[in-house]
Formats: sequence, C-alpha cells, structure tokens
Amino acid sequence: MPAQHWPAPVAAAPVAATVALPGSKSVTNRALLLAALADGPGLVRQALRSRDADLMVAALQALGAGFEAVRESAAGVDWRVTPGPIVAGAQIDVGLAGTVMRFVPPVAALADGQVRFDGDAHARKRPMGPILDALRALGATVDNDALPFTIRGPLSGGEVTIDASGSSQFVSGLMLAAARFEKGVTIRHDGPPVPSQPHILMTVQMLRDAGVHVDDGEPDVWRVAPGPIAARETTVEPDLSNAAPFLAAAMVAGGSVSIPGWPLSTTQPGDALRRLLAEMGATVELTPTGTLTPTGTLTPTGTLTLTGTGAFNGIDADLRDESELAPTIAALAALAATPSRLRGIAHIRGHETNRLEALVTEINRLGGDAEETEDGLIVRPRALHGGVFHSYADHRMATAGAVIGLAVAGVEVENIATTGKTLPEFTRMWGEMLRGEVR
Ligand SMILES: O=C(O)C1=C[C@@H](OP(=O)(O)O)[C@@H](O)[C@H](O)C1
Ligand SMILES: C=C(OP(=O)(O)O)C(=O)O
Repeated sequence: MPAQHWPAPVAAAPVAATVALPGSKSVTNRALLLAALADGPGLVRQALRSRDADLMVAALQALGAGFEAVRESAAGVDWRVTPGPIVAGAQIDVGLAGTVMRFVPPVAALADGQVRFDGDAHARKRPMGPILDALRALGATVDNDALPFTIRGPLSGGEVTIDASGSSQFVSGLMLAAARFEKGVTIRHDGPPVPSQPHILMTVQMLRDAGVHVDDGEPDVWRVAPGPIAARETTVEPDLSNAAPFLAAAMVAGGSVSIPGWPLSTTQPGDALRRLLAEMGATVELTPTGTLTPTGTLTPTGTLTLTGTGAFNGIDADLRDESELAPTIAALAALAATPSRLRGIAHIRGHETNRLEALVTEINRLGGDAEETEDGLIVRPRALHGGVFHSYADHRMATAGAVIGLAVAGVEVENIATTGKTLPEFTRMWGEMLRGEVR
C-alpha cells in the first residue's frame, strides 16, 4: 500500500464525541488581510493554522505586513499584525487556496511595481479571468488570464462590471482591498447567479466591522467607499464547514457528535448543515451556552449536537449558497436510503478539483451510482465496496472518503494529508471522535 493511502476507519459502534473545531479558513484569511491593510497594528485571535492560512500570512508578509504569533494553543494562533506600505517585488505562492489567489492580487495592485503570483499545478486551472480583467479595468497591468501572472500597480479603483458566476471570491477579493483604492470600487455583476452569497455577506460584514462603508443595497452591485480600514482585535469563529464530516459521522455511525462554540448568528455557510442534515433525517439541536473570549466578553454561541441512527434519507437540495458542503453531502447521499439530487453547483467544477467529476468517479469506483448533471449531481442508493478513494489534492474529497469509509470496509483515502489545507489535525480528530475522546 503506498504510504499516503490512509485506511479509513469503519465505525464499529455509535459515536459519542465532542469535537472542538479550529478557526474558519474564510474568516481567518479575511481577518488577516484586513489587519494587514488597517490603519494601525491589530490582533487576530484564534486564527486557523493550516496550509491556506499559512499561505495568506506569507503572502501578506511578502507585501510588507508584519506578523507576530503572540500566543498559540489548540484553539489556534493569535497574530499581532503590523501593517506596512505595500511593497512590490514579491513572488507569491497561492498554493491551491482560492482565498489567496483571489484576495491577494487586489492588495498587490496597491504596490508601485510588479508582484508575481503562482501556485500548485491545479491552481493554474482555477478561474481567475474575471478578477484579473477587473484589476485591469481599475488601472493595474496584468500579463495573463490565469496563474501564473504578474501584476503591476498601482491602480486607482472606480467602476467595474464582472461575471462572478464562477466564484463569489472575485467579488470578495475586489471588495476587501477596495477601501484602500483611491476611488474605492463599484462592482456590478452581469451573468448567471453568483454562488456562495453567505461568503459575500461575510466580506461585507467584516468590512463594516472595520469601519468601511459598503453599500450592497442593490442586487448584484457592491459599492465600497475609499477610506481607512480600522485596526482592531477580532476573534475567529470555528470553521463550520469543517464540522460537516464530523456531524456526518454521527449520521453514518449513529450516536451523537457535539460541536461547542457554534455561533448563534454567523455568515458562515456551514451553518446550513443544521437544516440540510436535519432534512436527511438527523436530529439537530443548538443549545445556547455562550463562549468567554480571551478578552472576557461573552459571545453568543451554543453547542450543536447532531444525533443519528445510522439510517437516513437522500436529499434534493440547491447548494449554490453553501457549495463547500457538497462533497460531504454527496458522501452521505452515497450511503443514504433514497436518491439525492444536488443542484446549483456547476461552479464547483472550478474548486480545488472538478468536484462534480471527482465525486462521480470516486463514488462509482466504490460501486456507487452517481451521475453528473449540468449543475450538480444525482446519487442513487447502491451497496458500496472497498477501494481507493482519490482526493485530487482536495481536502473536502479526502474527508468525503473518510465519511464513506465509516460504513464501507476497505476504503483507503489517497493523500489524506491534503486535509492540511484547512484542517491539519483531521486524522487525529477523526480517531478521537471514533474513540469518544473529548478534547
Ligand atoms: O470567500 C470564501 O472564503 C469562500 C468562498 C466560496 O468560494 P466560491 O464562491 O468559489 O464557491 C467557498 O466555496 C470557498 O471555500 C471559500
Ligand atoms: C472551495 C474551497 O476552497 P477555496 O478557498 O480554495 O476556494 C473549499 O474549501 O471548499
């Protein structure tokens, strides 16, 4: 067996576990970027430590910001961030991180000079055209339409029309740096619906929390006024999308999984797990508890507990707004008692891998019955057998394989280490969950 193949553990008994999740990738990378562009030093508490977050820190450092890890614990790292003038000359590695490849170029375009970007082999296939065209329209020079590319700033900002149907990150990326553009930005979307709206709202809210004026009152138009980004202290929420495989485990194995620190109000799309998994037959309860932050304030959070029986139904769901959850939902669909249809997710062909193709290939390789549609998947119940589940360097494919492996003996996940993109401790946490250990 090649060293990288991870024998996915079968659940021998119902689970009974509490799983503390590290910080949200999406909140961490926005908070770090806003701190690097702020009008003074700030603090980002309980930030995620993972490949995507490390790449964001390295990119912002290369552009002139200072980062000091003032505290590290199981809950994450507290970063003291010291903004500096955005400097040219850097070579930035985006890895396979959508948040780095789409959020950092608008920052680099503030520099007076060239910044070069490249990433993993698959990153070169991820869509970049609309945001690079937008940066050109706003005053920067860009020498390619995909990675690798070189940007030459500075830009002045202004009005731009883009087709953001391929990724909400085009809109978020332009907005995050826009307060620092001389003219701010007005972005108009023209095209099929923009996916992942909660992530756009996350951007708008985090900008507003930093004192930036954002007008999103008109559908598909976002206006960010020029002005300072306030230096602040923020605490990152747990990553609710990374709750997906652990909650799914209680559905597949039966038993309960609890996640503490679940925000009672959040822009994270992972919050939709409560609705989606209940619709598939789980019992989901969010019990308000409150969490004491390091600064002594009580934040409105709860403990989310999902209880399952090992048997559940398929689902007919439009996942356009929470497309990050599609791999886990597809894994559950492959184990469900009734057929599923997942819709609204054509754009996930441009995620870490072509997720529609990858899910169909891997589910069917194990004997399943999955089919690609124009904008999603149909998955019908069929008995599965063991085999290698390929991850395509996609963290959520790897965890989808782990979910299937709970119920199917002999599943081996290829390159489980790719979970390090957002959850480096995945295999340890998975083992602890199955053993019922509480951390
Ligand atoms: O802004 C963000 O943090 C994200 C936006 C979404 O991207 P898409 O709109 O490309 O789906 C999501 O899938 C990704 O995991 C994170
Ligand atoms: C699509 C995802 O990531 P990225 O931020 O690289 O787009 C994801 O995490 O599911």
